[in-house]
Amino acid sequence: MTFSNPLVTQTIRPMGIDGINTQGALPVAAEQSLSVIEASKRLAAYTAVDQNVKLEHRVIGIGSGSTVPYVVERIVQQGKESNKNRVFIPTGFQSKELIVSSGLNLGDVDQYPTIDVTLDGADEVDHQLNCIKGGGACHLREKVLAEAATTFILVADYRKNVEFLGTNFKPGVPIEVVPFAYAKVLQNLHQVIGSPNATLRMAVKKAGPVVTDNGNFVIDAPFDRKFMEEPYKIMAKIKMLTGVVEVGLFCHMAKSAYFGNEDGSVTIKLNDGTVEHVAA
Ligand SMILES: O=C[C@H](O)[C@H](O)[C@H](O)COP(=O)(O)O
Repeated sequence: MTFSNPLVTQTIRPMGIDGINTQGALPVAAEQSLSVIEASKRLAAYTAVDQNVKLEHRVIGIGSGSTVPYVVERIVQQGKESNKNRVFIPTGFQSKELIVSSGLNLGDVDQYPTIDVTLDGADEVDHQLNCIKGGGACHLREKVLAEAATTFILVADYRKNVEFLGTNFKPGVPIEVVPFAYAKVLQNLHQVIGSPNATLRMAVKKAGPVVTDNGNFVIDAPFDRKFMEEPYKIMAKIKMLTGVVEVGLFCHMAKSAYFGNEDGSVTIKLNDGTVEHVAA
């Protein structure tokens, strides 16, 4: 299949992997209306799908966030024939709606505990492919689907591509906690673990805290660089606190991370330390 870079071509010709042009080319006006960041997200997502979602893949995990809709868009472009025998597993309410509204087959991880490939966004990814996730409070289910997958792939725009976590993403590490334990966990984070500015995440259009798809709260815990140089260690410490359900640090899980760049190129970081560039 030929990959058409959607940032530098005037039109996208979405060819399905079954060889069917399912949607025709997007109009130039639609291209131009995308911001650079949105275009970068889409470029990362399209490239990741083209390189990792193969005809033989039958069970596919779909992550959460604002980059993932482009993943689903590209999968749909692979054609009805490619998708008719596939099942798609969501990481939460948003991705469930996305799968259903795109006309794809919905499944659940309790039916399909082994997933061929999961694609997901990230809040930030470091040089070893460790990442922060949970900016949308979905990281518990996201981690389950990442662990269940034979191949776990990250997609993001250029702002997420950093040497060390916490460089651009400042709210901190998202930590899902059972409501009963939140005050105790906050105190542990402030006084013992090393995050004096950890806070309970508050909702925007609701009074009170954010409540996750699992009925829990989220704490955002910023950490100094020294902790983020070895994120696995701090993740393990946080996870040991009673009341913590999951930590939004995904360490040594991704096979590769795709970053769409401002100039229309794509940077692909692999878990063996190599970095590839797809030119604009
Ligand atoms: O909880 C949310 C997820 O971890 C998202 O994948 C993450 O926040 C990245 O989202 P976005 O693609 O919108 O930057």
